[in-house]
Amino acid sequence: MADLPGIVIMGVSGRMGQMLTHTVLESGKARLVGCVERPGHPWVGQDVRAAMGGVPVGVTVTDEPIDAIAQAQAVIDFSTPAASVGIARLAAQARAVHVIGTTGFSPEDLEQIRLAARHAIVVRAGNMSLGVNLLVQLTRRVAAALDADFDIEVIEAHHRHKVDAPSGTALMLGQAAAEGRGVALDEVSERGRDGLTGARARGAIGFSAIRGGDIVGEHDVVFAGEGERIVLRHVATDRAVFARGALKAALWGQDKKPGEYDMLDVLGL
Ligand SMILES: NC(=O)C1=CN([C@@H]2O[C@H](COP(=O)(O)OP(=O)(O)OC[C@H]3O[C@@H](n4cnc5c(N)ncnc54)[C@H](OP(=O)(O)O)[C@@H]3O)[C@@H](O)[C@H]2O)C=CC1
Ligand SMILES: O=C(O)C1=N[C@H](C(=O)O)C[C@H](O)C1
Repeated sequence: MADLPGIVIMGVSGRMGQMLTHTVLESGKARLVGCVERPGHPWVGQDVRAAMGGVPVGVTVTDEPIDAIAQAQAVIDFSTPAASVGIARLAAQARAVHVIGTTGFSPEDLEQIRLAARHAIVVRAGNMSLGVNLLVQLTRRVAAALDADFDIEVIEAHHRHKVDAPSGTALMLGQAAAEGRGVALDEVSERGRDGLTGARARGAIGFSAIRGGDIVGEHDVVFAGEGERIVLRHVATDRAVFARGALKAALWGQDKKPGEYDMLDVLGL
């Protein structure tokens, strides 16, 4: 047990943090060595599993990530953009693999993560599930096979608590479509249509978001032509798919060289 990689979970009380805690504890492939929450969070100082209403496991939630990460081989981080950027620096100093599932980063945040990845192994993906990463590859292929007579729209649906849009997954799918078509996404992206928008621009890649209830995550990539339409769809019904992918990434990263990787690297897709 002592030679299994030690994992720290950031944002442990969150929807993904709790799912990751169960996944790591039950995996038999890694040790849970630390759990981090924001300063002032009511879980700080409590045993993580007791805070979730279960049997204590001897891991106390802390608001001091430096101490936790110093004992770890990997940090799994589904928190907020500001927290993840800060942790990227600490993980790099500790030479711990940083698995980043957080979404909603600004270009400046992404540059900070890129700098940290010069010294550390970072695996970052807006979606860690096998299914979505396969869908990314399918989207790239379909976009490459069709010309701009087919309008590309990415539609995503998530629970009412989600704070960023388009989702990280939608952006991955839009990026794959743009690459398949040989264009730059930021030059063709159409978001937030409202009012008298004018007709759709030929070659645009559109994004739409729905928020409601407890939807875990649903993504459609629509290729709409004259008289026919192709729809590629992924539906997540259980956050365990993201947690399993994140743990896989943390283990995969153990023997890699510093750099920024994604789930396509981890899954070999
Ligand atoms: N890549 C993927 O496969 C997936 C990515 N995600 C992404 O993961 C992120 C988290 O999602 P979700 O779990 O639903 O969100 P939650 O809001 O439920 O969880 C985020 C957690 O991070 C905590 N947090 C905030 N600041 C800090 C800090 N400085 N240090 C430690 N913890 C902190 C929050 O605490 P508090 O609430 O008290 O502020 C909260 O507990 C989102 O960006 C989401 O889009 C989600 C699912 C899959
Ligand atoms: O916030 C979520 O819940 C999810 N976020 C990720 C995203 O932004 O795509 C992945 C998944 O869809 C769930």
